[in-house]
Amino acid sequence: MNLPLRIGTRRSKLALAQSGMMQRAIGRALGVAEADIEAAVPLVEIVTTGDRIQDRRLMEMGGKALFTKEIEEALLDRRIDIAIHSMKDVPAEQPEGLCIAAIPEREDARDAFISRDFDSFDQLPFGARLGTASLRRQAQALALRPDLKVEMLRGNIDTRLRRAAEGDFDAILLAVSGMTRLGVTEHIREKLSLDAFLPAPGQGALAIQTRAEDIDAPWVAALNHPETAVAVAAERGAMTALEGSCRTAVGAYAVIEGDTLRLTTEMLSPDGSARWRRVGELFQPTEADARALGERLGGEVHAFAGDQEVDPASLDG
Ligand SMILES: NCc1[nH]cc(CCC(=O)O)c1CC(=O)O
Repeated sequence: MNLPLRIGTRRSKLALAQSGMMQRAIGRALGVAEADIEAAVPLVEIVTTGDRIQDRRLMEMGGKALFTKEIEEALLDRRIDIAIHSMKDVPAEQPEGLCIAAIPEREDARDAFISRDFDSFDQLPFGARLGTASLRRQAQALALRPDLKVEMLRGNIDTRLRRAAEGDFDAILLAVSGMTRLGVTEHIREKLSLDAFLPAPGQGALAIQTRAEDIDAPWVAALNHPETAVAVAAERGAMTALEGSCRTAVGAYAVIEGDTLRLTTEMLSPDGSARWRRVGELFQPTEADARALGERLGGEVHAFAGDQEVDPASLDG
């Protein structure tokens, strides 16, 4: 692949932080001197429909694709060469001609508890107000504490942190990884257990997207973290079988210890009163093995749980 290698990025602080990290990593992998990285691996800012639309209903109709469409068009039109996404925002299927070429080492996959007044989730008083836009976090919180009042909290990470600091909510939940990348971990009161708050598939990992023909580009292997890629393959296999969307409460987390991968996947009813979970292990799995395990366990969970999708109109309040 010839230089410059252009990285397309959304303008949000999180997208710019993630793209900036990968810009430096790719530059180093290519042996470019620090001072030349900006020119050799430039960032190209792209405004997506999702960034422009403020109307919630339009947003829910479009789903995840609203944030990726313009970036994927730019890749296909050769205006950019690389796009960096949060893995958990990447839909199950790649558009024709594009691929996830590399998955870098995962950050902390856990959810964070953030609160002005309380030290931990367990210390929340009866009936406390919990802000989140995630149906998974809502259901997992209510499974432990059915008394909590879950309220819709949208916006970027800074907006959410500001509203928590102002006391609009007694607590909010965010991914540790996003806060780490933005350098705002001082707001974390507690890192929630992976068991009680089983993360979203791919949480904490990044996806490096390219045109399919660039899948073997020389910098790709340097950035790919095989353990993370195998774990994420298992989680996304489960997600596919569970038909996970932002309207279902779905979690999947895989960890590799020694030679063994252990995948946990679950679906919850939106009110947290029912929870279906499967755990499975594989010895020395390939990505294909891991994906197959995810599809099998996710399929079992789906068969037991049925469809737990909520009507988008009921998500607020
Ligand atoms: N849906 C929003 C989103 N997409 C990716 C992250 C950051 C976490 C990650 O990289 O997995 C976040 C924010 C959050 O969940 O707190």
